[in-house]
Amino acid sequence: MAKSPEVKLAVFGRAGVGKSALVVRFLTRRFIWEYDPTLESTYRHQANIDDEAVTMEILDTAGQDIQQKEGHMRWGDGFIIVYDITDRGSFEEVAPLRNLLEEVKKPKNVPLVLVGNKSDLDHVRQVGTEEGERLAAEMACAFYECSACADEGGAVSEAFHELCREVRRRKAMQGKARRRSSTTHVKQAINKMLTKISS
Ligand SMILES: Nc1nc2c(ncn2[C@@H]2O[C@H](COP(=O)(O)OP(=O)(O)OP(=O)(O)O)[C@@H](O)[C@H]2O)c(=O)[nH]1
Repeated sequence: MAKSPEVKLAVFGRAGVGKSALVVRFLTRRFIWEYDPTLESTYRHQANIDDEAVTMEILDTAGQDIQQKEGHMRWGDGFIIVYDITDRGSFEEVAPLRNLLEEVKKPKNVPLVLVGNKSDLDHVRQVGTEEGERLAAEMACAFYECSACADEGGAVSEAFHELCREVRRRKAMQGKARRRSSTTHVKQAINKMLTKISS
């Protein structure tokens, strides 16, 4: 049986935004209140997205220095940047993270999803939904507001699945571009030969 394609996804965001809670919600459909904040983990997960099997490797990052961050960015195919809707500072950390990502992955256009977590805490919200939408539009990526704790509409899964779709789309596009460029090389070589013969 053919092996399902593998996509490496890394979850970034300020400490305490709920990265681990989101990953665990996605993998187990459960919410667990507390994790070891220093814990950094990778999980493997198989899913069927739009009738195509995919194996995800998900890295839940935690408290890293810049070198570790860059290493994780080089490792990943796709990224979720999370902020906490009750913590404006975490929202302000999104753009610098995205800039670092662009820098590390240059010249590639990076598959990315923006997630505003803890939407169950609307009464203490510091970041408006439209602010998240605007930022996502600027970054040209999908945006989800959700709650790892009360994921009623399934937005958490949808965020992970959409990221996988985006990784697939980019890989397909890169494959096409590679094929196009090798066809161009062959054409150029033939033209060169023909020019030599005729001269
Ligand atoms: N109310 C609410 N609390 C949440 C939600 N998601 C996470 N939390 C809480 O927020 C705190 C931090 O969650 P974590 O999942 O450990 O956050 P993290 O981003 O992985 O944190 P670090 O590992 O320190 O980087 C915990 O107390 C969680 O229970 C949510 O959707 N709603």
